[in-house]
Amino acid sequence: MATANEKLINSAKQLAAQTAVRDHYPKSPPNYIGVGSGSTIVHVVDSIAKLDSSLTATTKFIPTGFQSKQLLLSHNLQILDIDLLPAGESISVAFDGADEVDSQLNCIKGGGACLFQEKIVAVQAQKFVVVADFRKVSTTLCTPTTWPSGIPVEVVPSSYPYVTAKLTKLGATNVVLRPGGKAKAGPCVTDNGNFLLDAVFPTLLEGEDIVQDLAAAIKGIVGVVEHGLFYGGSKGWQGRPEIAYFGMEDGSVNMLGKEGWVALSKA
Ligand SMILES: O=C[C@H](O)[C@H](O)[C@H](O)COP(=O)(O)O
Repeated sequence: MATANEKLINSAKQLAAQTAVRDHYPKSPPNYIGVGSGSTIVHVVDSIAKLDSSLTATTKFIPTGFQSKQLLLSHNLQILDIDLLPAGESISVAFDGADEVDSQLNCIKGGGACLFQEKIVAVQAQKFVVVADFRKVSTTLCTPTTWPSGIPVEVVPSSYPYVTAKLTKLGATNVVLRPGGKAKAGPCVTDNGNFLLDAVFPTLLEGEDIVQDLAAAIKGIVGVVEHGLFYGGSKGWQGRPEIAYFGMEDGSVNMLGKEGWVALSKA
């Protein structure tokens, strides 16, 4: 049975998802909508499925992994794999969860091992909207009290010892090959057949360049397929959301946009 705290977190996710879908799902039928992964996205898909069918019947929903594909299918929504998005077309809006979001809207993602497909969808979306609960709010990324697990880094399996050493050289204080869990002996294998390293770095101090420079350095290691830093700034944009919705403990929803925080009234 869910504890009171689990119920609170779940209703915060649900409220944020309902509000984000209400505010950002297009008012005329979109061609393509991106759907991320994780537990919060379940509420996003529930909210989309409750929209008038005239807004969803002709839409192709682009999942970011096995979980979101099954979720969409269970709601009888049409799916399209990202590699079938026609050249020149873009996704109207992509919705996704996050593990940690800083005050500049940079995110850590990949706690559920789906970061590569999430990023390839996010960067092809005209608008990327993050939906999360109050635990994900942070001033700076890699804050141990917010997200102690570090930055997920997806690697080609044969490269993991090399990438581990390189991440340590970059300043990681701990790098763990993510285990598969109770039902899988050995490491976690991503939807792309790769391994994941969780690299704990000291808290990334405020400043636009810090996240961008670390992201570029991690991506530059041979064997790295992608990492869970979704960021943007003067050196380029790699999936930083335009806006993030957070369900709060008091039943309200707070919204972090480019202009800062906006508190919405309680439901
Ligand atoms: O790989 C997983 C994703 O990046 C998720 O969106 C992220 O971990 C947040 O998941 P949840 O909504 O379950 O907190």
